[in-house]
Amino acid sequence: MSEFKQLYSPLIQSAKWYSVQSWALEQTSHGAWLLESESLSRRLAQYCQHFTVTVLAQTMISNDNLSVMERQLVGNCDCLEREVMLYGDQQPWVFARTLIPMTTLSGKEQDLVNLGNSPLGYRVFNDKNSRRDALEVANLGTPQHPRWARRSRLWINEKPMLVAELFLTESPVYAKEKGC
Ligand SMILES: C=C(O[C@@H]1C=C(C(=O)O)C=C[C@H]1O)C(=O)O
Repeated sequence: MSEFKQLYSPLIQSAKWYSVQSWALEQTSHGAWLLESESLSRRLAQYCQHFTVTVLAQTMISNDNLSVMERQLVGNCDCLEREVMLYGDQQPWVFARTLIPMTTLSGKEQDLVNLGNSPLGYRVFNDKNSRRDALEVANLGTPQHPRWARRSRLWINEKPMLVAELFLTESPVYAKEKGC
């Protein structure tokens, strides 16, 4: 199993998610990242020469293995679980875990199974009929040394998927805080 998956998958799955209003995110540099409603991939790509995605794992999981909240957000359905690392100039920036219900993988969206190392965000946000909602934020670090994560639901042609993203310390999300 990939070391990143082993490390970050349990971490993001045990995160305690809070509504964006619970955090003072407005006018902070990390807030601009966490509140991004369009494609995160596109935003990250603007901060490096080479933006790449590597699939760490992709498997079908039974709806029994979803948490109660996950089931509420995407429905009571077996899901494709896609776990990736997003890299900026070869630095691991964001670990992402996406749950795509079987029912979403229908019609035009059947191609989502075969995305491989193409960013999911490019595919979703290239479609006019896409949007994001149910945004929540977690701090997996400490108040002094935060390690931000967010979870949101993406809709494509009115079909949902759930994306959880963990922002690693090398990502530009922390650039201001580090005094760069
Ligand atoms: C959801 C987006 O795509 C990013 C790309 C992902 C992938 O390729 O699996 C997963 C999560 C995202 O951070 C986005 O760009 O907003």
